[in-house]
Amino acid sequence: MGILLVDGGRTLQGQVEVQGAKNSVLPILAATILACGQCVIEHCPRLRDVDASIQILRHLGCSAQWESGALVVDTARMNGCSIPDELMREMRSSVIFLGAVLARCGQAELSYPGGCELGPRPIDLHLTALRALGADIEDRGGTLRCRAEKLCGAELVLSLPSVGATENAILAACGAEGTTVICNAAREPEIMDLQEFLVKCGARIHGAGSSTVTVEGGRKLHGCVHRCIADRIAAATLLSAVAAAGGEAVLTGVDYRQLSTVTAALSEAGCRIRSQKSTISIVRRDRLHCIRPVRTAPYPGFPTDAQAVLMAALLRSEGATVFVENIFENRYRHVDELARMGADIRVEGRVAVVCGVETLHGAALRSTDLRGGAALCVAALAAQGCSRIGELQHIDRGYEDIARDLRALGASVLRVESEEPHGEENKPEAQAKREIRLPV
Ligand SMILES: CC(=O)N[C@H]1[C@@H](OP(=O)(O)OP(=O)(O)OC[C@H]2O[C@@H](n3ccc(=O)[nH]c3=O)[C@H](O)[C@@H]2O)O[C@H](CO)[C@@H](O)[C@@H]1O
Ligand SMILES: C=C(OP(=O)(O)O)C(=O)O
Repeated sequence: MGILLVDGGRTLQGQVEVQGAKNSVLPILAATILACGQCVIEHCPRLRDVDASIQILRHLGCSAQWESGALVVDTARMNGCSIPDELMREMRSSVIFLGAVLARCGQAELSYPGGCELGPRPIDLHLTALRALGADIEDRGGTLRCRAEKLCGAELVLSLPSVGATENAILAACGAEGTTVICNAAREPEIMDLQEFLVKCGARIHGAGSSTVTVEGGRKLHGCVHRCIADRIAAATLLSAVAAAGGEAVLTGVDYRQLSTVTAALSEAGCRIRSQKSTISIVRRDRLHCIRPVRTAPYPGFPTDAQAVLMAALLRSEGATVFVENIFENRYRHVDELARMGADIRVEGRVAVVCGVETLHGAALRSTDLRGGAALCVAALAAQGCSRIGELQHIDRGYEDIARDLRALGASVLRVESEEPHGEENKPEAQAKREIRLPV
């Protein structure tokens, strides 16, 4: 596994087209199972989690390959309904295959999903929804055995608007006889994208984007060509990078309305943001200042996935900003790493207080999770000197090529594959060897 070398302290300038959305394409790849045919997924980001989805699809007997930049999936010859533990553990979204496999095969066998460690991430709401549609689910020592001779539409009331449970319920409901109404559904744009994909495949669904989603199930679906929406969290990361380092940038191919809470926070901190339908431009000249408390919430609230990168952008701001993480219990694991660069952040439970400092310095850092890793990149751009960021497997789950995108903005970021034996990569001579290759 490689490391990222970031030479901080220079302002940014440039333009980037935002990658396709991880959280959109992953449920869509699970949904291809319902299409029983060929689906062409355009603007599909090349990520570790997408690779994991491809492996799952292939394990189930489907084909999936890259053709001219698109991912072409054919699920006509699917011949399996169980997913091994090692594939399930690769990512959180492996659990979304449950609803799709159950709807297509009437049975499914899999274990609990992996994904970022952000505190407990139960799947009780997923299972409750599937049971309400008629699935019989048994947990045998961590293996879920699911059967449903027939799924029947029902009214499902989610006790909280879980993104994954909403997606699983939609997929299972497509295979159920009759109408399913999902109340208190998550309203994330990625659920609208899933609906759009399924409707192109012939499904009857409406309401995604609101808290009531209605699925008229039992229809035979077919393949389609679909272009995934842009990744609003990757966009938030790039905006935060410019906010941290200063300079100006234009992001293209992104729907600014999906980023309104993030851009509002950056504007409040002193960035100048201009948005058109599919572009967002940002200018940051002067030192940022503290902002009102940032409270994460389900969409359309401030996204928990953008909490770490916004925090990184504010490390050198004037004054103190309070963050309240309301979605996950343990989503401040990046804080200790940021402290290595000189950041002043105090955490108590779900609250973190960022007291802006005058300067940050480069340091040897480890990604703790996907967005925590991205936050280290953002902070490193605002730090004096070189930072080394390791444990990139986390960042690779959700960013196509963060070094490429930051370089497009003029940042000095280089990915090198580790040549030194494990444990020796941080020694001064290994560091010097790598620093020589830093672009200037
Ligand atoms: C692949 C994907 O799309 N991941 C996103 C999805 O994750 P994910 O779908 O896992 O997130 P959920 O919306 O389900 O989780 C929100 C909250 O509900 C709780 N919960 C969830 C399900 C359940 O059965 N029981 C339960 O208690 C979770 O522990 C968490 O506290 O939404 C999160 C919240 O916006 C994002 O951070 C993730 O990037
Ligand atoms: C937490 C995230 O992803 P996942 O739900 O796939 O772990 C994320 O995208 O920030």
